[in-house]
Amino acid sequence: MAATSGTIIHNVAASHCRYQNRKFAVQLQRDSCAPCIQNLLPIQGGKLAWNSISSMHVNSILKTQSVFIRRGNFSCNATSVVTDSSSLAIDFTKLQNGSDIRGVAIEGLEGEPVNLTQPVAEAIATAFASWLLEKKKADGSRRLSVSIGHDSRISAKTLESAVSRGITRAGLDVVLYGLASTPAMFNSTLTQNEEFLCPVDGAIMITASHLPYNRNGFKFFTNSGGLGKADIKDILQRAAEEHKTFTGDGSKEKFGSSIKRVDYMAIYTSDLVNAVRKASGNLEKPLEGFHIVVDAGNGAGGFFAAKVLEPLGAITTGSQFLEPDGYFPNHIPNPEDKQAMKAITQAVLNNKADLGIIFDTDVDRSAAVDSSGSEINRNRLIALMSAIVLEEHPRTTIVTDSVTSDGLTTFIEKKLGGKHHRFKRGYKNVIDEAIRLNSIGEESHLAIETSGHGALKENNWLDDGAYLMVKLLIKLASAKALGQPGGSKVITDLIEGLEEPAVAVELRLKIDQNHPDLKGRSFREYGEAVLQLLENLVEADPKLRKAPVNYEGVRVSGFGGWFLLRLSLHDPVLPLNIEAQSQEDAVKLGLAVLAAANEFPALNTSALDKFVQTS
Ligand SMILES: O=P(O)(O)OC[C@H]1O[C@H](O)[C@H](O)[C@@H](O)[C@@H]1O
Repeated sequence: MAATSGTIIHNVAASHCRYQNRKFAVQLQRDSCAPCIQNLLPIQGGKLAWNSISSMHVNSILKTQSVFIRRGNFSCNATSVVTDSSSLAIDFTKLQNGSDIRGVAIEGLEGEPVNLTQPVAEAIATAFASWLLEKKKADGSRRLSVSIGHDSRISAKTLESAVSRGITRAGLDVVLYGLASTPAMFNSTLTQNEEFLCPVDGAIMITASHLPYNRNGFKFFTNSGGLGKADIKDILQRAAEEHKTFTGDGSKEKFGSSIKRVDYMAIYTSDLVNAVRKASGNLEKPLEGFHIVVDAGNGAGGFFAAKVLEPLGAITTGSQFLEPDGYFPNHIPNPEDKQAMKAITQAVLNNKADLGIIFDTDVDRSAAVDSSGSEINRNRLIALMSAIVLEEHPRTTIVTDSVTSDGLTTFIEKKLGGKHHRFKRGYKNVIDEAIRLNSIGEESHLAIETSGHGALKENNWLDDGAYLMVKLLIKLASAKALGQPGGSKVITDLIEGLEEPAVAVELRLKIDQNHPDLKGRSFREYGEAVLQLLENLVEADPKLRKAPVNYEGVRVSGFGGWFLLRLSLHDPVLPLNIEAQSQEDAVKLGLAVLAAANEFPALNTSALDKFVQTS
């Protein structure tokens, strides 16, 4: 039995060892998998320390938790809280990144002071616990539990300890999963399996997706899905209050919450394996004969080769960067990154593989490469997933983000007979919109972003890059079962006819927040002013046509192409997407945007200037 921070850790018994692939060489096992033979160790002691908790929020928790705690046989150990006095000035609101929390966790980079310290992380975890108790209307009849997983970042373990302390500090139980994927964490709130202590009431993924090695952050889930912006704001406000109470004298008392460790990824991966087996007529090895290479970019996705593909019979030699390495030494784990796509494409070609699969750091995004080395990401991935989903659900609505191409709309609507609902950027936005459409009677089975985030109704709207790839695997397996020629042809054929532009660029125009031209306005207000002027200019230009239906920014057709200028979800940036059939036409569209942008001195137009000049 290991004990950290004064709180007992149990390794949960695992009669579920059958799920365990002992050949699995990735760090997953080291980090998250307790050896299969441990018994559920007896909880030590029976004494409870019962001291006051300082935060008003936590006080309210205690009213509900205390009933349970008094009844229970839990030990209670004082946990020393490491207080970093420099973090007392931290602006918690700055840690919000849409519906996630992100900050700097590793010091050393100039101009990037650490704001995700251990005390900050602990306060955020306690705040999440108090939020969860309210949401779940906890009445003290049972102790709530929270699962904690992390990606491969070098700050993962330190933050895991801090987050565990924060949760137990509020009187909730912790279940540690170690190295895990973001979708697995959400899934743990839905899984019914007592042996694995599931379902948990809440889940926390420690990740900063594809951001540099010095960053980290949190994503939170309940069985209703990922928390939204308003919830994160609420949690950060609570955390700021909570953080003020940290004294650094190590005198905080704890309740008898337990910390246990389970190999939840075994459940999650076996669900993926079973999904492919079931869809291919319950064959044990439906992918026998296929050679599929995986590139995990040294993130958390290495499990996919040994725990999903190999049990299904696929050969995975030539897979690369499966070992977790939080410095990401090979390429950024991001299917939108050109270098990353080049790396997996090369691996497919070098190994003469049938398919390549690439994940981002925390496996909620993915992309593929076919046997000819063609990338299946962005609009092509959406087209492919739409083709698969529309075969199963004819005429259904496909919800996408705002930067999808006109060619994609034509493909979904004319070739596949579906409806394309181009909504806003942001994976949570598209998923929530698909759920909303269903609630008002418009059937939708797929919500997907060009970034590689995607969720299916059949998979509880879980934003899951691995599940998207499972749908491709099912396609391969079914083609094989029908005796169709091998390779990835069945997949490539599905997107035949998708019109693709000769030129597709994204330029990000930064707003200098310290520029006097802002005149006290926020960057959002400034950005809105740019968009307003652009809209006015477009309306006066007969060669340009504003998109009749548009949910975000200014989207315009003209010169045989289109552009979209919008505000970034999080940054003081106006991303500009341009697609056209020639460079010349793309430049004409760029110039139309520049006419408005040039009126705003705080807007850095250098990328756009360069684009229109060098073309
Ligand atoms: O608005 P942008 O700066 O382009 O960022 C947009 C992206 O923000 C976050 O990373 C979300 O997780 C993504 O779902 C979204 O695509």
